[in-house]
Amino acid sequence: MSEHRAGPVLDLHCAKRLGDFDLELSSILPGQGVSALFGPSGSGKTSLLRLISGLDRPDRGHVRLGGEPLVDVAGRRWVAVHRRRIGVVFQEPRLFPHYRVRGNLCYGLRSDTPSRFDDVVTLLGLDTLLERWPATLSGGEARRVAIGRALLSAPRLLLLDEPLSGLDGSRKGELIDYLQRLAAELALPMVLVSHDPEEVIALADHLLLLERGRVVDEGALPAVLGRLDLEARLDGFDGASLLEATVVEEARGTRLGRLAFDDGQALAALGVDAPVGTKMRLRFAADAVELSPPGAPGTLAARFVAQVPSRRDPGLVEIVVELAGQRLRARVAREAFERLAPAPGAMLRLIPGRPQASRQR
Ligand SMILES: Nc1ncnc2c1ncn2[C@@H]1O[C@H](COP(=O)(O)OP(=O)(O)OP(=O)(O)O)[C@@H](O)[C@H]1O
Repeated sequence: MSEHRAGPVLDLHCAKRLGDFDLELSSILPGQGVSALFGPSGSGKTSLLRLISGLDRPDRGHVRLGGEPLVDVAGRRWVAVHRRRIGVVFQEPRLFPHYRVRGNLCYGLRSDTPSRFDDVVTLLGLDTLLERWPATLSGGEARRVAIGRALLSAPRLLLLDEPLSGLDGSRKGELIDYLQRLAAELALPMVLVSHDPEEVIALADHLLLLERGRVVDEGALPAVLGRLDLEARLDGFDGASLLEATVVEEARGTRLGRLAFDDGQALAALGVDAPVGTKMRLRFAADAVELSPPGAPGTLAARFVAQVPSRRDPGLVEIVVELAGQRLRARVAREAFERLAPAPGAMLRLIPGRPQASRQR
């Protein structure tokens, strides 16, 4: 998503008590891209989504969208759900069974905004589904219709509550592709509730990490993933790192192309489906990156930052290195690491494995 098409910023400064559970936070979510609310079951993700959408009121504080209060307890401001212009896609699609897909989509159409019906239908691949009844749709198709209906209400913000839950591998991959296209092509900030690391890595730009109703960390996804002290909380992410690089050699048939970092170092990556000059996001699995002896060819030079023992295996250490100003994590053999015994700031050589590339937004 281009920066000049930023939407409204979401300012959350609120508290709510639900039975024995306390939710309290003060965070700003960017006005563009996908912000993920991530945390274990019962951490407060859905409760926060309900405060944003207006399905619930906070006990204290405010929620502002683009500077405008949606609720402000002290200032006695309250904007009703239907006036917030926030699209919500729930876990279950909640389509109207007695309307065809076309009717379900038109239900959300606002009369005072130019119709974007055709654009939304194309973007979500709904052309061939328009005359179908909801009961005949697959889980992934029904989700796409629900997303389309939400988009056609011309929202200023789109909330997605676990949009991929319950879908199997290929359906999940397909919906991830559609959601990536939406995020890239619409100037619409999205908030994604998830406890699935795969979903977060594929879709999010920004991460709000929740635990027991509090924010543990927040920031750009690559920066949060690079924090070794959050290892236990980010366990499911498996130490993955996201780095940005530019295509310097297109893939020819194989989807295996070459990308370069800002410092000129280059490497081969899978999934390169973009022309030379395109910025892509590279996903490195922590287990795929290895330490190499000094001077080995075909390796990357990176500056050692920090290490912690691995919780998985006493024979491994988790390290963070800096590469072209970005942070990369690796899970390497303790023995190899101790042989090098790098001090912070020392240069290391890495065998990077073969990272997976995806389009940068
Ligand atoms: N209306 C309510 N009354 C009492 N407790 C509630 C209410 N709503 C939510 N809670 C409690 O608040 C906590 C947070 O719930 P919430 O649904 O926000 O978590 P979550 O992170 O979305 O979890 P999950 O991933 O399982 O959906 C839970 O302990 C839940 O039982």
